[in-house]
Amino acid sequence: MSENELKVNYGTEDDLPPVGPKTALVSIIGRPSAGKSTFLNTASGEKISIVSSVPQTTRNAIKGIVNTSLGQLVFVDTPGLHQSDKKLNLKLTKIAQDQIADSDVILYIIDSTRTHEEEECIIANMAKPFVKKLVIAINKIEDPAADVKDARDFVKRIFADFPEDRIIEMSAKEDKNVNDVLRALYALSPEAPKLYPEEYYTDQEVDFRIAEIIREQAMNRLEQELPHCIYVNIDHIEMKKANLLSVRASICVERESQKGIVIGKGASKIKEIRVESIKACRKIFDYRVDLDLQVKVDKNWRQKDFVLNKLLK
Ligand SMILES: Nc1nc2c(ncn2[C@@H]2O[C@H](COP(=O)(O)OP(=O)(O)OP(=O)(O)O)[C@@H](O)[C@H]2O)c(=O)[nH]1
Repeated sequence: MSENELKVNYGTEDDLPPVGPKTALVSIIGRPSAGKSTFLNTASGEKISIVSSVPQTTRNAIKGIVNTSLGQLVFVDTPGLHQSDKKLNLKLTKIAQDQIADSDVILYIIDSTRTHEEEECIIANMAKPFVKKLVIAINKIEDPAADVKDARDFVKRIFADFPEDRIIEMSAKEDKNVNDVLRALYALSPEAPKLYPEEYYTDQEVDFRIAEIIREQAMNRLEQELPHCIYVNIDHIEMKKANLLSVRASICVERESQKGIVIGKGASKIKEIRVESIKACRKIFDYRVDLDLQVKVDKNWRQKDFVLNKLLK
Protein backbone atom coordinates (compact mmCIF):
# COMPACT_ATOMS: atom_id res chain seq x y z
CA MET A 1 0.00 0.00 0.00
CA SER A 2 1.44 3.39 -0.90
CA GLU A 3 1.83 6.20 1.63
CA ASN A 4 -0.92 8.18 -0.08
CA GLU A 5 -3.38 5.32 0.21
CA LEU A 6 -2.41 5.10 3.84
CA LYS A 7 -3.29 8.74 4.26
CA VAL A 8 -6.74 8.27 2.77
CA ASN A 9 -7.40 5.22 4.92
CA TYR A 10 -5.67 6.72 7.89
CA GLY A 11 -7.68 6.27 11.05
CA THR A 12 -9.17 2.92 10.16
CA GLU A 13 -6.41 0.96 11.88
CA ASP A 14 -7.28 -0.82 15.12
CA ASP A 15 -4.79 1.04 17.27
CA LEU A 16 -6.34 4.43 16.70
CA PRO A 17 -8.50 5.89 19.46
CA PRO A 18 -12.23 6.21 18.71
CA VAL A 19 -12.68 9.92 18.08
CA GLY A 20 -15.15 12.09 16.23
CA PRO A 21 -14.16 14.13 13.21
CA LYS A 22 -11.51 16.69 13.99
CA THR A 23 -10.68 19.96 12.32
CA ALA A 24 -7.69 22.16 12.94
CA LEU A 25 -5.93 25.16 11.53
CA VAL A 26 -2.27 24.15 11.52
CA SER A 27 0.59 26.65 11.23
CA ILE A 28 3.81 25.35 9.75
CA ILE A 29 6.91 27.07 11.06
CA GLY A 30 10.60 26.52 10.46
CA ARG A 31 13.66 28.14 8.98
CA PRO A 32 13.76 28.95 5.29
CA SER A 33 14.27 25.72 3.33
CA ALA A 34 13.44 23.49 6.32
CA GLY A 35 10.95 21.70 4.06
CA LYS A 36 7.62 23.27 4.99
CA SER A 37 6.32 23.51 1.43
CA THR A 38 7.56 20.02 0.63
CA PHE A 39 5.72 18.64 3.67
CA LEU A 40 2.56 20.43 2.61
CA ASN A 41 2.80 19.11 -0.91
CA THR A 42 3.49 15.55 0.24
CA ALA A 43 0.78 15.60 2.90
CA SER A 44 -1.88 16.88 0.53
CA GLY A 45 -0.67 14.93 -2.49
CA GLU A 46 -1.03 18.06 -4.59
CA LYS A 47 1.25 20.83 -5.73
CA ILE A 48 -0.01 23.72 -3.66
CA SER A 49 3.10 25.67 -2.85
CA ILE A 50 6.28 26.26 -4.75
CA VAL A 51 9.39 24.33 -3.81
CA SER A 52 12.74 25.81 -4.66
CA SER A 53 16.28 25.57 -3.38
CA VAL A 54 16.37 29.36 -2.97
CA PRO A 55 15.33 30.23 0.60
CA GLN A 56 12.25 32.29 1.36
CA THR A 57 10.07 31.35 -1.55
CA THR A 58 6.89 31.24 0.48
CA ARG A 59 5.60 34.75 0.71
CA ASN A 60 1.94 34.14 1.38
CA ALA A 61 -0.09 32.15 3.83
CA ILE A 62 -0.92 29.27 1.53
CA LYS A 63 -3.52 26.82 2.69
CA GLY A 64 -3.46 23.17 1.86
CA ILE A 65 -6.18 20.87 3.13
CA VAL A 66 -5.75 17.25 4.15
CA ASN A 67 -8.94 15.22 4.53
CA THR A 68 -8.86 11.79 6.15
CA SER A 69 -11.33 9.66 8.04
CA LEU A 70 -10.20 11.45 11.20
CA GLY A 71 -11.17 14.85 9.90
CA GLN A 72 -9.68 17.86 8.23
CA LEU A 73 -6.35 19.64 8.71
CA VAL A 74 -6.11 23.09 7.17
CA PHE A 75 -2.45 23.98 6.79
CA VAL A 76 -1.17 27.52 6.77
CA ASP A 77 2.33 27.69 5.36
CA THR A 78 4.18 30.54 7.03
CA PRO A 79 6.84 32.63 5.37
CA GLY A 80 10.47 32.13 6.36
CA LEU A 81 11.18 33.75 9.69
CA HIS A 82 14.20 36.00 9.67
CA GLN A 83 15.85 38.44 11.97
CA SER A 84 16.36 41.31 9.60
CA ASP A 85 15.52 44.96 9.35
CA LYS A 86 14.40 44.72 5.77
CA LYS A 87 10.80 45.74 5.23
CA LEU A 88 9.85 42.53 3.45
CA ASN A 89 11.25 40.33 6.20
CA LEU A 90 9.63 42.37 8.95
CA LYS A 91 6.26 41.94 7.29
CA LEU A 92 6.81 38.22 6.84
CA THR A 93 7.73 37.82 10.51
CA LYS A 94 4.63 39.69 11.67
CA ILE A 95 2.42 37.48 9.49
CA ALA A 96 4.06 34.36 10.90
CA GLN A 97 3.62 35.50 14.51
CA ASP A 98 -0.07 36.25 14.04
CA GLN A 99 -0.60 32.88 12.37
CA ILE A 100 1.05 31.00 15.20
CA ALA A 101 -1.13 32.66 17.82
CA ASP A 102 -4.33 32.08 15.83
CA SER A 103 -3.82 28.44 14.89
CA ASP A 104 -5.13 25.37 16.75
CA VAL A 105 -1.94 23.39 16.26
CA ILE A 106 1.65 24.27 15.28
CA LEU A 107 3.95 22.10 13.23
CA TYR A 108 7.58 23.10 13.71
CA ILE A 109 9.86 21.62 11.06
CA ILE A 110 13.58 21.39 11.85
CA ASP A 111 16.13 20.75 9.11
CA SER A 112 18.41 18.01 10.47
CA THR A 113 21.08 18.70 7.86
CA ARG A 114 21.90 22.12 9.31
CA THR A 115 23.32 23.33 12.60
CA HIS A 116 20.86 25.04 14.90
CA GLU A 117 22.19 28.48 15.60
CA GLU A 118 20.59 31.88 16.19
CA GLU A 119 17.92 31.82 13.50
CA GLU A 120 16.67 28.43 14.69
CA CYS A 121 16.55 29.69 18.29
CA ILE A 122 14.43 32.68 17.28
CA ILE A 123 11.86 30.40 15.69
CA ALA A 124 11.91 27.85 18.49
CA ASN A 125 11.42 30.60 21.04
CA MET A 126 8.49 31.91 19.05
CA ALA A 127 6.82 28.51 19.44
CA LYS A 128 7.74 28.11 23.12
CA PRO A 129 4.68 29.85 24.59
CA PHE A 130 2.50 27.45 22.58
CA VAL A 131 4.17 24.20 23.58
CA LYS A 132 0.83 22.54 24.38
CA LYS A 133 -0.25 22.78 20.75
CA LEU A 134 3.14 21.98 19.23
CA VAL A 135 4.34 19.05 17.11
CA ILE A 136 8.01 18.94 16.09
CA ALA A 137 9.11 17.21 12.89
CA ILE A 138 12.82 16.62 12.35
CA ASN A 139 13.10 16.63 8.56
CA LYS A 140 15.47 15.38 5.86
CA ILE A 141 16.45 12.30 7.89
CA GLU A 142 17.21 10.33 4.71
CA ASP A 143 19.91 12.82 3.76
CA PRO A 144 23.47 11.59 4.47
CA ALA A 145 24.20 15.02 5.98
CA ALA A 146 21.39 14.62 8.57
CA ASP A 147 22.37 14.80 12.24
CA VAL A 148 19.19 13.70 14.00
CA LYS A 149 20.82 13.49 17.42
CA ASP A 150 21.97 17.09 17.18
CA ALA A 151 18.43 18.17 16.26
CA ARG A 152 17.01 16.18 19.18
CA ASP A 153 19.54 17.75 21.56
CA PHE A 154 18.48 21.17 20.33
CA VAL A 155 14.81 20.33 21.01
CA LYS A 156 15.72 19.12 24.51
CA ARG A 157 17.64 22.33 25.23
CA ILE A 158 14.78 24.63 24.22
CA PHE A 159 11.72 22.59 25.19
CA ALA A 160 12.53 20.74 28.39
CA ASP A 161 10.40 17.58 28.90
CA PHE A 162 8.76 17.84 25.49
CA PRO A 163 6.60 14.72 24.96
CA GLU A 164 8.47 12.11 22.90
CA ASP A 165 5.39 11.17 20.86
CA ARG A 166 5.25 14.71 19.50
CA ILE A 167 8.79 14.63 18.08
CA ILE A 168 8.75 12.83 14.73
CA GLU A 169 11.68 12.09 12.47
CA MET A 170 10.58 12.39 8.85
CA SER A 171 11.55 12.84 5.25
CA ALA A 172 8.99 15.12 3.64
CA LYS A 173 10.70 14.58 0.30
CA GLU A 174 10.54 10.78 0.41
CA ASP A 175 7.21 10.64 2.26
CA LYS A 176 8.69 8.88 5.30
CA ASN A 177 6.69 9.21 8.53
CA VAL A 178 4.57 12.00 7.05
CA ASN A 179 1.56 9.99 8.24
CA ASP A 180 2.96 9.93 11.76
CA VAL A 181 3.21 13.69 11.68
CA LEU A 182 -0.43 13.89 10.56
CA ARG A 183 -1.36 11.47 13.33
CA ALA A 184 0.30 13.67 15.97
CA LEU A 185 -1.42 16.75 14.58
CA TYR A 186 -4.82 15.07 14.73
CA ALA A 187 -4.16 14.08 18.34
CA LEU A 188 -3.99 17.78 19.25
CA SER A 189 -6.87 18.88 17.03
CA PRO A 190 -10.28 19.78 18.46
CA GLU A 191 -13.41 17.90 17.47
CA ALA A 192 -15.20 20.22 15.07
CA PRO A 193 -17.02 20.21 11.76
CA LYS A 194 -15.00 20.58 8.55
CA LEU A 195 -14.11 24.10 7.48
CA TYR A 196 -14.06 23.28 3.77
CA PRO A 197 -15.87 20.81 1.51
CA GLU A 198 -13.77 17.68 0.91
CA GLU A 199 -13.11 18.35 -2.75
CA TYR A 200 -11.17 21.50 -1.85
CA TYR A 201 -7.49 21.09 -1.26
CA THR A 202 -6.56 24.73 -1.31
CA ASP A 203 -8.39 28.03 -1.09
CA GLN A 204 -5.76 29.93 -2.99
CA GLU A 205 -7.02 32.17 -5.73
CA VAL A 206 -6.35 30.88 -9.24
CA ASP A 207 -4.43 34.02 -10.19
CA PHE A 208 -2.16 33.71 -7.17
CA ARG A 209 -1.45 30.08 -7.94
CA ILE A 210 -0.60 30.87 -11.55
CA ALA A 211 1.70 33.71 -10.43
CA GLU A 212 3.45 31.26 -8.09
CA ILE A 213 3.87 28.70 -10.87
CA ILE A 214 5.44 31.30 -13.17
CA ARG A 215 7.70 32.52 -10.36
CA GLU A 216 8.82 28.98 -9.62
CA GLN A 217 9.64 28.35 -13.28
CA ALA A 218 11.50 31.66 -13.50
CA MET A 219 13.42 31.09 -10.28
CA ASN A 220 14.43 27.58 -11.31
CA ARG A 221 16.19 29.12 -14.31
CA LEU A 222 17.41 32.39 -12.83
CA GLU A 223 18.38 31.66 -9.25
CA GLN A 224 22.12 32.06 -9.97
CA GLU A 225 21.73 35.46 -11.57
CA LEU A 226 18.70 36.96 -9.88
CA PRO A 227 17.81 35.36 -6.56
CA HIS A 228 14.88 37.23 -4.97
CA CYS A 229 14.81 40.02 -7.56
CA ILE A 230 11.59 39.04 -9.28
CA TYR A 231 7.91 39.00 -8.60
CA VAL A 232 5.07 38.05 -10.91
CA ASN A 233 2.04 40.19 -11.52
CA ILE A 234 -1.11 38.86 -13.16
CA ASP A 235 -2.17 41.77 -15.39
CA HIS A 236 -5.34 40.20 -16.76
CA ILE A 237 -7.15 36.91 -16.29
CA GLU A 238 -10.29 35.79 -18.08
CA MET A 239 -12.16 32.54 -18.70
CA LYS A 240 -12.51 32.55 -22.51
CA LYS A 241 -14.44 29.31 -22.85
CA ALA A 242 -15.45 26.61 -20.40
CA ASN A 243 -12.06 24.99 -20.84
CA LEU A 244 -9.72 27.89 -21.63
CA LEU A 245 -8.33 30.45 -19.20
CA SER A 246 -6.55 33.38 -20.76
CA VAL A 247 -3.81 34.97 -18.63
CA ARG A 248 -1.57 37.97 -19.25
CA ALA A 249 1.26 38.19 -16.75
CA SER A 250 4.46 40.14 -16.14
CA ILE A 251 7.67 39.03 -14.56
CA CYS A 252 8.86 42.17 -12.76
CA VAL A 253 12.54 42.80 -12.16
CA GLU A 254 14.19 45.62 -10.22
CA ARG A 255 16.56 47.01 -12.83
CA GLU A 256 16.64 47.54 -16.59
CA SER A 257 19.87 45.48 -16.72
CA GLN A 258 18.02 42.45 -15.31
CA LYS A 259 15.40 42.41 -18.06
CA GLY A 260 17.71 40.86 -20.62
CA ILE A 261 18.65 38.07 -18.22
CA VAL A 262 15.01 37.01 -17.90
CA ILE A 263 14.31 37.35 -21.62
CA GLY A 264 17.45 35.44 -22.65
CA LYS A 265 19.17 35.17 -26.03
CA GLY A 266 16.58 35.37 -28.82
CA ALA A 267 13.90 35.39 -26.06
CA SER A 268 14.83 31.77 -25.33
CA LYS A 269 14.54 31.99 -21.54
CA ILE A 270 11.19 33.74 -21.37
CA LYS A 271 9.82 31.26 -23.94
CA GLU A 272 11.02 28.37 -21.82
CA ILE A 273 9.48 29.86 -18.66
CA ARG A 274 6.19 30.33 -20.51
CA VAL A 275 6.08 26.81 -21.95
CA GLU A 276 7.00 25.16 -18.64
CA SER A 277 4.48 27.30 -16.74
CA ILE A 278 1.73 26.21 -19.13
CA LYS A 279 2.74 22.58 -18.62
CA ALA A 280 2.69 23.01 -14.82
CA CYS A 281 -0.76 24.65 -14.99
CA ARG A 282 -2.05 21.72 -17.03
CA LYS A 283 -1.19 19.36 -14.19
CA ILE A 284 -3.18 21.40 -11.69
CA PHE A 285 -6.19 22.84 -13.50
CA ASP A 286 -8.73 20.89 -15.48
CA TYR A 287 -8.87 23.61 -18.15
CA ARG A 288 -6.21 24.86 -20.54
CA VAL A 289 -4.27 28.01 -19.70
CA ASP A 290 -3.24 30.38 -22.46
CA LEU A 291 -0.34 32.51 -21.19
CA ASP A 292 0.99 35.80 -22.50
CA LEU A 293 4.18 36.59 -20.59
CA GLN A 294 6.20 39.81 -20.51
CA VAL A 295 9.11 41.23 -18.52
CA LYS A 296 8.79 44.62 -16.83
CA VAL A 297 11.01 46.80 -14.67
CA ASP A 298 9.61 47.86 -11.30
CA LYS A 299 12.40 49.70 -9.51
CA ASN A 300 13.01 48.69 -5.89
CA TRP A 301 9.73 46.78 -5.64
CA ARG A 302 10.81 45.19 -2.41
CA GLN A 303 10.71 48.53 -0.63
CA LYS A 304 7.25 49.48 -1.92
CA ASP A 305 4.38 48.95 0.46
CA PHE A 306 1.70 48.56 -2.17
CA VAL A 307 3.58 45.76 -3.92
CA LEU A 308 4.29 44.02 -0.62
CA ASN A 309 0.68 44.32 0.47
CA LYS A 310 -0.42 42.77 -2.79
CA LEU A 311 2.04 39.89 -2.44
CA LEU A 312 1.23 39.38 1.22
CA LYS A 313 -2.53 39.74 0.93
N1 LIG B 1 16.91 15.70 1.43
C1 LIG B 1 15.74 16.27 1.68
N2 LIG B 1 15.46 17.47 1.15
C2 LIG B 1 14.27 18.03 1.43
C3 LIG B 1 13.30 17.41 2.26
N3 LIG B 1 12.24 18.22 2.36
C4 LIG B 1 12.53 19.32 1.64
N4 LIG B 1 13.74 19.21 1.07
C5 LIG B 1 14.42 20.16 0.16
O1 LIG B 1 14.72 21.35 0.86
C6 LIG B 1 14.57 22.49 -0.01
C7 LIG B 1 13.61 23.47 0.62
O2 LIG B 1 12.32 22.87 0.73
P1 LIG B 1 10.99 23.75 0.88
O3 LIG B 1 9.88 22.79 1.08
O4 LIG B 1 10.91 24.75 -0.23
O5 LIG B 1 11.32 24.53 2.23
P2 LIG B 1 10.45 25.64 2.97
O6 LIG B 1 10.67 25.42 4.41
O7 LIG B 1 9.05 25.65 2.49
O8 LIG B 1 11.22 26.96 2.52
P3 LIG B 1 10.74 28.51 2.55
O9 LIG B 1 9.58 28.63 1.62
O10 LIG B 1 11.96 29.20 2.08
O11 LIG B 1 10.42 28.84 3.96
C8 LIG B 1 14.09 21.93 -1.35
O12 LIG B 1 15.22 21.80 -2.19
C9 LIG B 1 13.51 20.57 -0.99
O13 LIG B 1 13.58 19.63 -2.03
C10 LIG B 1 13.61 16.10 2.78
O14 LIG B 1 12.85 15.44 3.48
N5 LIG B 1 14.85 15.58 2.45
